[in-house]
Amino acid sequence: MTGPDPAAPGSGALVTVGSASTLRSAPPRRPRPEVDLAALDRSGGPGVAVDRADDDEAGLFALVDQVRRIRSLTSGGQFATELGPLTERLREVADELEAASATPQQRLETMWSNQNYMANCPVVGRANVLAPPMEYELLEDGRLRSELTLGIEYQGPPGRVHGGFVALIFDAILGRANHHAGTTGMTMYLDIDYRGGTPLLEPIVVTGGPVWVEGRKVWSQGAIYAGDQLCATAEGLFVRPEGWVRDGGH
Ligand SMILES: CC(C)(COP(=O)(O)OP(=O)(O)OC[C@H]1O[C@@H](n2cnc3c(N)ncnc32)[C@H](O)[C@@H]1OP(=O)(O)O)[C@@H](O)C(=O)NCCC(=O)NCCSC(=O)Cc1ccccc1
Repeated sequence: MTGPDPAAPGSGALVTVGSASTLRSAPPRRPRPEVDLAALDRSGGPGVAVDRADDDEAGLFALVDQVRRIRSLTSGGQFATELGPLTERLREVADELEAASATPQQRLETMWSNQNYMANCPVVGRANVLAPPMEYELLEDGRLRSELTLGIEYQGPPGRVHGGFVALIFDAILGRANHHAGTTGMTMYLDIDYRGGTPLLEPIVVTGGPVWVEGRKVWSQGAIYAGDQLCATAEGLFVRPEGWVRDGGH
């Protein structure tokens, strides 16, 4: 028999996969976290700057600043110049850095042993090119707050921040707020409601902190605003592994 396979991708036919075929109807909507928005006021201070690494003896932050400039220009990049010669110069720099670099294993060991995790964190780390970087302000009520503007490289839907990056921001800020409250733990769940778009290229405010502690479990909540607009809320459960020693590093 010839002709198109009705189950082929793009054919428009509904393909039921694995255990999904045992469902008799669509799964019900999960109960949503009850987020206390009154406690997640977007206005700032008084607060203190925390988690910012300033010691740049090796010049790494200065180097990363330049890579970050390039990073922010390349998503959807359009340039009124020949890219070939520039690429060649960058290749030379990359080759030189690669030849002089420690191994990934050596770098990992240093990151955790010298309690320098925050310099490498993917949202606030000044040594991490993925990081915008965000900066945290610790408020009197124990919440962390950050005001930042995200560039095109963080885009998901047109003009909006990628939902996965929204989740990363929440995970990071809630985890650090827990740390400052003395309840460090690992993320067990992170439940996010995307209530509207989180805009690119305009200031947003992220805030959050612990709301309930029970032994080694802590529940934390957060919100993201753009002006008066509520963009997203989150609730996370964080658990401190047995035997984890709390220190200043993470
Ligand atoms: C080691 C541990 C965290 C805890 O193991 P254990 O000691 O065996 O503990 P256990 O599993 O028994 O649970 C304890 C309690 O919690 C409860 N519970 C659990 N779930 C739920 C729920 N959904 N809903 C409600 N409750 C829940 C559970 O019933 C129990 O309650 P109970 O005591 O009976 O009242 C393990 O679960 C793990 O590795 N998970 C993966 C974590 C991970 O990789 N996360 C991602 C990376 S972290 C990151 O990125 C952030 C970061 C960045 C940088 C730096 C630091 C952080």
